[in-house]
Formats: sequence, structure tokens, C-alpha cells
Amino acid sequence: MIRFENVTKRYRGTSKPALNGVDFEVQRGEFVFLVGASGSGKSSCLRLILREDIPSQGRVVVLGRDLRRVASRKVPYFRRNIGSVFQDFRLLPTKTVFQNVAFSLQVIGSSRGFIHQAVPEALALVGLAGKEKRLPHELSGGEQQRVAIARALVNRPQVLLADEPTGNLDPATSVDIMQLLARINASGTTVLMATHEAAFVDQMQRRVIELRGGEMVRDERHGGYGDTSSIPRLQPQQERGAAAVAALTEVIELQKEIAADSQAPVPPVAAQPAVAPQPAAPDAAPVTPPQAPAPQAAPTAAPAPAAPRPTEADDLSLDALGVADRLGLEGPGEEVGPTR
Ligand SMILES: Nc1ncnc2c1ncn2[C@@H]1O[C@H](COP(=O)(O)OP(=O)(O)OP(=O)(O)O)[C@@H](O)[C@H]1O
Repeated sequence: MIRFENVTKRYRGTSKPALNGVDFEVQRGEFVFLVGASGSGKSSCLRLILREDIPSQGRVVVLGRDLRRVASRKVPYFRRNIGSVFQDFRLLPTKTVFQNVAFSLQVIGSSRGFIHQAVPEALALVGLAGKEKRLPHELSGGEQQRVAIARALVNRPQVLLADEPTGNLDPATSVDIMQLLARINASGTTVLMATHEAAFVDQMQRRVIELRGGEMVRDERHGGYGDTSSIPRLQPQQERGAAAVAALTEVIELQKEIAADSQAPVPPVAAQPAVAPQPAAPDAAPVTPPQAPAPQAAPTAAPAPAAPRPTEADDLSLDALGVADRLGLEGPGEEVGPTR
């Protein structure tokens, strides 16, 4: 489904490659965490899969297509098979929740009838039924990310790429988003997620691909995050609120229990041969909620940290937002790839 063949990526003006000889294959239905310190090459990988960039050497093959051979004018159509969500949500600030999700379908010429069926389904899937008329700034950060996930999924893509999807969210809300992503994967969508969230990676025990300095140093079938020494921000911060701190603490406790139960030695973070591709795992364990107290049940809890609000002027063009292009939504055109 996604194959990197000895991929090297050198950015202009840099001496060291961002990716160096990276080789891996992701099978249909897998949930894969892409981990590594800041600057290790995670986003570069995702950009290559989205055909926002091409490798300097090697091949990236997605859904059977060598992306170097996908003509620029066909890139938007190729991207329709790939949903993507980002740390900063990238919603259209002047559009309602319904319109944000419907936009994906309108641009590809879906009928009104289909849009009015598919959008509510996508919003129900992410738990936002009833919030169709809200504007993004009237939603919490977690709700905004849910809208972004609904928008990514409304086209029924085969692959969902998530680049730090919980990076702007408090720990309790992050748990909800991780559960949602696990459910989406359990229904058959391949998920590739770049993250620094060690607790979730450890807890979910899915496939982990680790990059270090642009090189793949680990590809583990049921892995944990590995070395967290470079991630000081995972420490609970008092100002994040009691509910959020409790949620993170419980995730960490659960992670310890899982580690104790398995009594398995922690695998060394060292170069290992790539594991055989893992088949779809519909029975894969869902994220175990850490029974985080609901924010309203904790009256002393501080409000969740303000999610980044769209600051663009109301009349900002879609091109300037970069939304249509990244979502594969430019203009009408033929399908170039398989859809479910
Ligand atoms: N457009 C670019 N031009 C030059 N160098 C770049 C460009 N994009 C990324 N890099 C460099 O490539 C390397 C990998 O960056 P990348 O964004 O892929 O890392 P990352 O693992 O996603 O980091 P983070 O976790 O901070 O998002 C870094 O050294 C970065 O500075």
C-alpha cells in the first residue's frame, strides 16, 4: 500500500540528507507510528507519501503508483485516496463544521444528495453530530481536530496520514483522538501517524518505525516509543488542568502495568532488520481509555489550553490556506486510483 524503496531525500542547500536509504512497506489495514526526535525526518516521509515532494533517490510507491511518475496535474486526484490531518487542524475559519466537511465533496463534484448523506455520517463517526452549524472558533481544540478527521475521511480514503494530530491538544483530549484513530483503523483504513506522544505509542503496541537523523533505526511489529529522553514536554504541567494531568498520569500508569504484565525486556533502540509486513488487524486492541475524568466533573480544572485559532482574514483564499491542494481537492477530474 505504501512502499519506500531505499529513499533518500536531500533538501536544497543542506549538506545532510533529511532521509537516508529508508526502506519500509506498510500493508493495507496497518496502524503504524512514525517516531523519532524533532528533525529525524517524519514529516519528510509524510510529504513524500502525499507527493508534496519527491525523493532525491529511491522510489516511493503508494497505492501501486510510483509517485515520481504521477504528473503534477494528476497529483490532486491521487491525493483523493489519502486523507490527511495535521497538528494545526487547517479548518476553513469562515465555514461551518458541515461546510468544512462538505467542501471535500463539493470540489470533486459530488451531488447535493450524496453530500447531505455523507457529511452527517462522517460527523457522526467522529462524534460531532449536532454541531454541524458551529464555526471552528466555536469548538474546542479536540472538536476542531474531529472536524479535520471527518473532512479527511468523508471521501473514504484508503490511507489516513496524521502528522502530530494530538500535538496541540491536552492529554485528555488527545486520548479521545487516539481512540478515534484506532476505531477508524479497525474499520479498515490504513493509518500512518507521526508522533512524539510516547505514552500512546507505548500503550497501543502497534507497529513502530523509528527514524534517527534521517535513517530508519527500528521497525518493530508491536513496539513502544523507545528513548523518551528528548521529550521533556511529556511531563504533566500543572497549568494544563487537573483533568488533563490525571489523564496523562493514568495513561502512564497503564503503560507501566502493560510493561509489567508482559515482562518482556524493552527492545534495544538499535538498527534491526525490518519486520515482515503486518496484515490488517481488525481485532487489534483499541486504545484503553484512561478513565479520564470529564472536564465538567473537575470543577477546579483549568480550561484546556487554547487551541490555535484561525487568524486568517475572512476573505483569505483557499489557495492561501493550502487546504485544497494538500487535501487533493483541486478542480474536477478523473480518478487515477482505486477507491473503496
Ligand atoms: N524544506 C526544507 N528545506 C530544507 N531542509 C528541510 C526542509 N524540510 C525539512 N528540512 C530538514 O530536514 C530534516 C527533517 O525534517 P522533518 O520536518 O522531516 O523532521 P521531523 O521528524 O518531522 O521533525 P518534527 O518532529 O520537528 O516535525 C530536518 O533537519 C529539517 O531541518
